[in-house]
Amino acid sequence: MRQEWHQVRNPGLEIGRPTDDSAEVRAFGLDNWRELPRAQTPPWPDPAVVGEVCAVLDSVPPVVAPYEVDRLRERLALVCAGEAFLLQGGDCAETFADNTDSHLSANARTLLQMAVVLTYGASLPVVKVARVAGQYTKPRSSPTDSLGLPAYRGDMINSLDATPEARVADPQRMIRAYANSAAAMNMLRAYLGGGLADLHAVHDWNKDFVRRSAAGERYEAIAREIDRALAFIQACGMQDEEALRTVTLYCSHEALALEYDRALTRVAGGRAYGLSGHFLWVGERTRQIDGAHIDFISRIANPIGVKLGPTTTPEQAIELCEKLNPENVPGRLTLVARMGNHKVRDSLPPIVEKVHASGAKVVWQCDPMHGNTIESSNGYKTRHFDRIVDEVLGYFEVHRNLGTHPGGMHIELTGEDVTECLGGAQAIEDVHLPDRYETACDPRLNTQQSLELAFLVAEMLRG
Ligand SMILES: O=C[C@H](O)[C@H](O)COP(=O)(O)O
Ligand SMILES: C=C(OP(=O)(O)O)C(=O)O
Repeated sequence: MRQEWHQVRNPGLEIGRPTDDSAEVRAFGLDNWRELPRAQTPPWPDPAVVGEVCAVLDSVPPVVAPYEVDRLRERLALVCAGEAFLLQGGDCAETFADNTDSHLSANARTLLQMAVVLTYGASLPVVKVARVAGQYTKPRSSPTDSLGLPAYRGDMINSLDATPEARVADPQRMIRAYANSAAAMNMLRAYLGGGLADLHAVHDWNKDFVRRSAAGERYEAIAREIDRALAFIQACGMQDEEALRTVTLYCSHEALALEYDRALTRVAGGRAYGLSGHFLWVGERTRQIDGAHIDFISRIANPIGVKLGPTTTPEQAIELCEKLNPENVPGRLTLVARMGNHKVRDSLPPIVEKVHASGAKVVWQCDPMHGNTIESSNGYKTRHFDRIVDEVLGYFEVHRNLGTHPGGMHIELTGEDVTECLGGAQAIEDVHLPDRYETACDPRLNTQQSLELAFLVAEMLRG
């Protein structure tokens, strides 16, 4: 069935309907993925239990609303046109245990701080998308871990505890993932609407452990200038705009456990929406053009992303554009380059060139994390800040040379003072990694490193 891209007149009236009409499901092709080759399939022991769990999720209120999804696509259309920047970030893997007020608000504050640095530094609107409220699945390089146990695949699928029992995939975890995601969005909407994101509170976003750092001090300088601008606005008698007091933070996750994302799909206004999150992406390991994941995201109306690693050919990128955005709707498709700093300057240009020449409207985004993972001398999975920065620099160089918009950045980060990535102004070294290495999967930038990166990107955007 052809998706309608019309403007909704009264968005609140577009309530998502469960997909219980089999003719409609067939027309949208929502279950076609089930017959296709699928990488990284969760090793569910009993498909019947998966079916029972999905039957529950089929009729629950979803995590996000269709009109919000449409608004994000419209905001991303501005990024596509070079008029805004996309900032996406959050945990590598959310966990049920860390789905707390303090962790969610710490991550949100860090994203807001980065967004302020970027907005102020580059005078560009920033579209803010968190890896939150659903980032509970992980693709793995190997089906087993270093102990020989089944690999941890994210809290939606199995447990991080290192026992054979805990690593058995349990479909009931999808219900917990849904409950945690809905609670996270509920809390974030409430806090962001209630003052957390108020620009008059920019100083409060700076946590004590960051305030004393070089990046924290630089941030405080911007915050003081924002204070002066706000005082000026008030002195001029201008209205106290809502835009100064609230922020829309969209949520995103990898569409990996397709059973979950399919069960939370609803129909509204002639389109099918994946309402497990605003923005869903397909990862480097599951982006096969004829595979299940690409088929599923081609059927939903959300803004979607695809990760592109260094082996991606320009022809593959074109095929993805044709399949995922046949009507060339701006804001619909984001191509996320994650090449590694040594490869970005060689591998990315032919892709950008060919896609640009084809006329395909895409948002270009840089993920400088996933191509730069190494093992430290003491056995930790880590990333060096210098390589992350270098990949971002390379990404900007490529776009500057080709005259295309370096539209966004996709980061694994946390608002906690962790020691997971090497380098940065704190000069984290191998020996410091055990101090606070808390990620459930890949290493995240801590707040200081995230801010440092934001300053650098702001300079590049300005330049
Ligand atoms: O976050 C991305 C992947 O899930 C992760 O890098 C895979 O890690 P692995 O190589 O340890 O399996
Ligand atoms: C798995 C991820 O990335 P990639 O597919 O690029 O490896 C991720 O972003 O969590």
